[in-house]
Amino acid sequence: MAGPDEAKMAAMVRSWPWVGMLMPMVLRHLRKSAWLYLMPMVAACVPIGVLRAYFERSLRRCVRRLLPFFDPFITVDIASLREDYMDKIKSSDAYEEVKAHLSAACSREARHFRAEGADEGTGFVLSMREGQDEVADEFRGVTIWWSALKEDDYDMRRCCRLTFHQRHRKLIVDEYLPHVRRCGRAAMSGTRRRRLYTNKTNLSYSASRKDVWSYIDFHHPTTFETLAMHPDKKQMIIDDLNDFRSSEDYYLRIGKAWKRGYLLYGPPGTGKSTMIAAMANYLNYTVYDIELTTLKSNNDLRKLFVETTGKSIIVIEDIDCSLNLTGSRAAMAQTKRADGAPKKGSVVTLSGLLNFIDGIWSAHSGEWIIVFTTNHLDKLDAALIRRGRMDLHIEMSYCGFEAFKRIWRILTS
Ligand SMILES: Nc1ncnc2c1ncn2[C@@H]1O[C@H](COP(=O)(O)OP(=O)(O)OP(=O)(O)O)[C@@H](O)[C@H]1O
Repeated sequence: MAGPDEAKMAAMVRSWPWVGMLMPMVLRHLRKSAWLYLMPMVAACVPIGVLRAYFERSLRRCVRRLLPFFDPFITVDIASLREDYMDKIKSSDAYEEVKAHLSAACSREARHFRAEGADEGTGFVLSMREGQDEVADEFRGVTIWWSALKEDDYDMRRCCRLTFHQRHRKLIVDEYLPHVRRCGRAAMSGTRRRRLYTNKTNLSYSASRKDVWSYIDFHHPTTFETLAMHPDKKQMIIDDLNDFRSSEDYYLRIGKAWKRGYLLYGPPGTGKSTMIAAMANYLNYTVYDIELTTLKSNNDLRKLFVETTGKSIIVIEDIDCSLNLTGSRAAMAQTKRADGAPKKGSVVTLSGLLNFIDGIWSAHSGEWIIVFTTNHLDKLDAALIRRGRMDLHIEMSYCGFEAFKRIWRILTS
């Protein structure tokens, strides 16, 4: 049964037949163009500020689209300071590398320099002075302009700004910038004086690099020339080091951290430490000597590790004497208390050390070597020294005939 409203409508249609004809058309029109009537009503309700922000945003978007027609150059700032993983402000490696590259590549063009005492050694590092004209660098026929800026007169923050045409964006980002870093790194390692670092004790939570490592200049006279060893074995080690040094692309391609492990084993006094010095001199690497027994936890080990730099040899000598690392994993388990926590005194654990060697932290600095030395190979856990972790096992034995000939030649030359 129809309701009273429908009955009224039917009566009206009967009285005015034209209403019945027009009504569906009016309703259809209203449904289609409802927005025409609703828009002014909505606009009247929206505050003026919101409307202004909307139009400003649209205008800005429009100007940004037009801007490349008038200014096709892109700038990239490489800042001198950055935040590290603990939100601490640290100097940026990239900035130092760029500075080193520019002081070598652009020094012909610049006329005004800033000279700073070199971080290592007694020399000076020349860099561009803030506010001076841009200097140009060439890469594959493309010109790139560099300038130095200071973010604030009272601030230590500086940056190197590079400017290039937008059509070279891909070349600059994918190839030029990595090239600059590589060249800068090479320039830095060519001039730096190497250091021998050793870890401090009592590392605090927010320890920085100088809080965790102390150092002296590294002046060990041993080279592969003076090292008495069978010539074939010596050559094999030198070849291995050369391969490692030139294999950045290989490690990148196979998705592995750029690092290599050496295990030196043999009786006391057979030249294990001497071999490390020869390696460091040959590669021109810094040496970090870690004394594991002074560390309180795996966290301390990680703090030390993240404060190391690339092109370095990290050494753990006499690893068989380091607490908690000797023997098999089963024996390790016995060093734990009933509740599973390590017993007092057993501080750095085997798994902590394994994480440090090839866990996710292992790729943090790039191009590093780890060396373990031991007098008792049989005491070490198999997991610690397996190939892939300790890539090369080198036996240092008592002087053979060939090595003796080498010593004789050195002494009599
Ligand atoms: N193969 C070698 N060639 C040249 N010198 C050597 C060699 N082996 C040992 N020496 C000399 O013997 C001394 C002891 O060597 P080194 O400290 O390197 O031995 P090590 O194996 O590390 O001993 P330890 O296991 O006790 O730490 C050094 O002064 C070093 O000059």
